[in-house]
Amino acid sequence: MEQFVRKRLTFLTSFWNKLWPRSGPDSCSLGYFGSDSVSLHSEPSSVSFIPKSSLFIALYAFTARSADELSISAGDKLRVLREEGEYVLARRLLGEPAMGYVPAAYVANLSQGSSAHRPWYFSKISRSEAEQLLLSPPNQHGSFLVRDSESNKGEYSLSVRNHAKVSHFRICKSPGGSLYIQKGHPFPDMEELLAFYTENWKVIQSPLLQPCSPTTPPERDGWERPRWEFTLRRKLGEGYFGEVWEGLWRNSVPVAIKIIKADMKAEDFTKEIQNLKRLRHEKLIQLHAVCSLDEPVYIITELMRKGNLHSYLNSPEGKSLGTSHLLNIACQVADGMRYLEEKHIVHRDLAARNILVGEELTCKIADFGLARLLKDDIYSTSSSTKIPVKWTAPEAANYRTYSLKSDVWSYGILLYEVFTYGQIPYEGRAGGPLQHRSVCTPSSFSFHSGAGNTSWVMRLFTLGIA
Ligand SMILES: Nc1ncnc2c1ncn2[C@@H]1O[C@H](COP(=O)(O)OP(=O)(O)OP(=O)(O)O)[C@@H](O)[C@H]1O
Repeated sequence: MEQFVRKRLTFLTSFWNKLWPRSGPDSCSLGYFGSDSVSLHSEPSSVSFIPKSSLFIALYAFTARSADELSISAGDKLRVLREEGEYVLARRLLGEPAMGYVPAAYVANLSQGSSAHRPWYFSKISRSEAEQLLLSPPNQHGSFLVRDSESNKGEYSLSVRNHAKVSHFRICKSPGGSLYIQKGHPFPDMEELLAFYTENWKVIQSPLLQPCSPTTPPERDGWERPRWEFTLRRKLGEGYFGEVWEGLWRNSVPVAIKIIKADMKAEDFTKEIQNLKRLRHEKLIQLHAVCSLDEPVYIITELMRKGNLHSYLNSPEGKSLGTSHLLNIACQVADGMRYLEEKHIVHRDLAARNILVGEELTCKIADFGLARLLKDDIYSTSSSTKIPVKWTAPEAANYRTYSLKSDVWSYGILLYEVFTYGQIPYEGRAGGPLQHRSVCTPSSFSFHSGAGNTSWVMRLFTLGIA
């Protein structure tokens, strides 16, 4: 009756609310199962009608581990605002109003079939995944789950942990829709079947004690931001990993957004993200955020309006710089490199193309994809690693041994680029700037060792100018 009149005579909502107050914990049930939208009084009036598809129920309790997560109890009704990889951004509908991220596996959409919001139902996992899950903490003897059968579409499997092993039982469906494990013993639905075997567990010799708990995804990273917060405005350039765009964060803050190509392997670009996360210096490009929970991955950094130093030096504005300006650029790079030395990091790809220029000739070091933490004084790499040969010190090019000294060598080549207004070093010789991405042959150069004996010219250089 209540459902019928509420649905048909919506203009009398306030009257129905007086008649059937909606403050109790079950006040949402009309919307979940009755109509396509539901009025929820804990929501602000402007969003009071919520599509049924965004209504979720918490299957398990979850305790927030950071400020942007939301603690929930099993049975909480939630409105999901967005899905972000392994998490959803949800608002609690009843009780204390609160919003935050919860693991997607901890909630179920109420517009899906009735099994979807049962804590024991794990629709899409395979037999081996079920075993792995049931055998991992916090699951224990007697934990069980129901999953879709891999071999028989439309049927199910019951997986139960029995001490250190997992037993699987096929749940068949009769043409009439009833479910059974043993022929001749059908049940009208899954709840009844499970209730029977919980009570009579000796029949399957595996007690059904508690529904399986899903694993908690790793803690959300403070750098992670939702993708909708960023808008792309203008393409700035393109590198090995993908395009770089000028964009806006929340329609106000200008940023640079690197959009990682879909075919890039995660291990190829995560090094750059990890390096950026732990480095903070005014002469190093600053990471603002990442969107890495789904594709394409965005790496968001501060925007340097004048682009890379190599192109800038070749531009009319760059060509008009006097020696003192060039010296100033060199000092800024040395300053950033000094910070990397303090952090025991070797950049390995220092070159004018990897320095970015902003307003008032501000220069910052970028491109930390090849940067590595030095555990000893030397970082050795396999011979298959590709290198920017014209910028690479002989011992690094020939023997793949990198050190702060090999960065000093690259800095020397960078000085050549700066003071020649962006000329290519060793003009006419093979080994262009992108050779580290393609095959190169260090032996085609006749280097004379020098960097191995070089002290930190960057610091001396800076001091000399000061
Ligand atoms: N933060 C930024 N602000 C302004 N322009 C940028 C920024 N980052 C990159 N760019 C521009 O986009 C271009 C491509 O940058 P990206 O880092 O992808 O490639 P790259 O420097 O060629 O390095 P690689 O191919 O080694 O990754 C740069 O040369 C520069 O002109």
